[in-house]
Amino acid sequence: MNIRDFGYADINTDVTDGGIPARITAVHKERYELVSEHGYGFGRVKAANYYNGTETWPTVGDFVLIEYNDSGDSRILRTLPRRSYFTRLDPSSGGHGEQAVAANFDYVFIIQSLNKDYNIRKLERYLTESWQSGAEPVVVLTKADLTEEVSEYERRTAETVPGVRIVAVSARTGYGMEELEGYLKPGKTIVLLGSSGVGKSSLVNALAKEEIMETREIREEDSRGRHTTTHRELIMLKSGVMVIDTPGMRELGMWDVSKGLGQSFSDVEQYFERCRFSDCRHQSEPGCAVREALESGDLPESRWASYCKLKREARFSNNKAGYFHDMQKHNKAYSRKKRGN
Ligand SMILES: Nc1nc2c(ncn2[C@@H]2O[C@H](COP(=O)(O)OP(=O)(O)OP(=O)(O)O)[C@@H](O)[C@H]2O)c(=O)[nH]1
Ligand SMILES: [Zn+2]
Repeated sequence: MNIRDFGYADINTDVTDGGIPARITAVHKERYELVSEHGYGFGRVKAANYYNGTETWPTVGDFVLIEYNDSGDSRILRTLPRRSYFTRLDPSSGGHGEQAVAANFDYVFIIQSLNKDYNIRKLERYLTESWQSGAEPVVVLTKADLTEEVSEYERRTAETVPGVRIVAVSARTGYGMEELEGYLKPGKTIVLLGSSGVGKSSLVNALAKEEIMETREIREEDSRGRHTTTHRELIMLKSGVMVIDTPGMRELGMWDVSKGLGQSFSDVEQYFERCRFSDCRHQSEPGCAVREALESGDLPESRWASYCKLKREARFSNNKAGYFHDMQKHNKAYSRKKRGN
């Protein structure tokens, strides 16, 4: 087993602690599934040795350094720097902390189905989160066999996601699937982002050309404990490409989307610099370019409303002060404990 096949590229790190690189393929309560040059196995974090004040807990897709254990769980020494990641608000932190749910992916497949679930507002939200993640978004319109109006959907989608590749497919008939081949490169990782029922599992099976997801469900059903079951959330396909499909991805919260917003709403933000006042709030100020564009119809009302809504949410979830305060407290408590040892 070569960890490079799993997308590992040497990451500059001064501390190797004598560990070897591994990739996290699933996260359970206190145990991680991982893959290293020794094959698939399990690992654990020993908090007292692991946490140095800035360290992040491993998530699916992370590269970590492990002290390999031949006869039991390996010890995870540290998480290596991420080149992309998704986070959600950590429910256990009272809304202050963020929690990574997937890391080190190259492409985000934003999945929308071409039936009544098609939703422009969700698309805008997913795109914003995708730009923020650091990876390249691709919009995948699924269930193309359910509509006669594929090109109409494609046109509407293109208006909402300027500059992003849009591919309409049907996992059922195979329509459009070859358009995705370009992303199925060995060593690359794709993450799927989309609501329940849009066809994520079916898409993975179609990409894999085998019933991967189904197999997984059966295995889970006939095993006793869910947390001891092997169910990989990062799956290696025969083609050498990896897919991350985690439950965590299905309930992402917004977190610092300020940068992603600018990229997915460049058509909106372009007006800001044309306002007469640099601190224009775009409400009733004279010479407001946004209001003018709304009146002339150049900027659709619905687009402006989406922007304002996401902006409000971003500001709300941007309450980082509380988060850093908690982190500091945690660090202090930890270094006290360490000194005491
Ligand atoms: N007509 C049609 N139906 C599809 C297609 N892909 C998936 N479906 C159906 O859509 C339903 C949901 O598909 P899944 O692949 O389980 O969707 P999912 O996104 O993985 O759903 P969750 O596991 O709940 O997140 C199933 O009934 C599939 O048979 C398609 O290309 N065409
Ligand atoms: Zn203005």
